[in-house]
Amino acid sequence: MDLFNQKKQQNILPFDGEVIDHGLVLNRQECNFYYQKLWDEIPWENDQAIVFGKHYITKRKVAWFGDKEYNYTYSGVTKQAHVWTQELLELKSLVEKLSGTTYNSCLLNLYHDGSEGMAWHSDGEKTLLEKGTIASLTLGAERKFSFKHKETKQRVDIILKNGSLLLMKGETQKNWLHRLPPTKKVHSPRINLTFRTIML
Ligand SMILES: O=C(O)CCC(=O)C(=O)O
Ligand SMILES: [Fe+2]
Repeated sequence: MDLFNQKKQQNILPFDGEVIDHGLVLNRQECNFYYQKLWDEIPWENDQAIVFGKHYITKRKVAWFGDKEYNYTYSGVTKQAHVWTQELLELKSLVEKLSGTTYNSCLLNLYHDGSEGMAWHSDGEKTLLEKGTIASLTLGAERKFSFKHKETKQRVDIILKNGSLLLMKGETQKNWLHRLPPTKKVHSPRINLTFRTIML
């Protein structure tokens, strides 16, 4: 491994977790191709959540994909996964190659503009593989992404660019929250894919 690659793969968290910014892993043409395919072909649905007994429907759209049509309970609501499309399989194998890990599911999120985001959370659901890597691929609008330590409240921000890959590894979900803050500066959509390993 050369110095350039070593620098590119540094941990952006100071302690208690490991977040690796791989930077751009798709060129502009590939970004456009996958963005359009996913926009057109994914069966996007508004997300639902039950938080403190209240039922929420988000403007953000989501879709679950996986190795089979399993049911998955997330934020108090059971969702059914769809089986991988050709394009998702291509992206999955790219991400697996770069991260040296395999994944059996993917949550896709579509944020229409900067008014839509995702609140502070960690992806530590019981059905997720403990300490399993979550690989996050961004297509479309560039957005800020933030981490906050659960105890010290220390913050780390990063910009997620069109075609970039971010890996959240090890103790990250246990010790850090993350969010996609809303912003008035972004007026175009972003599609995010988080590849995960869930225990079936
Ligand atoms: O949209 C993003 O970049 C992050 C999404 C996320 O945190 C999640 O799906 O759990
Ligand atoms: Fe998350």
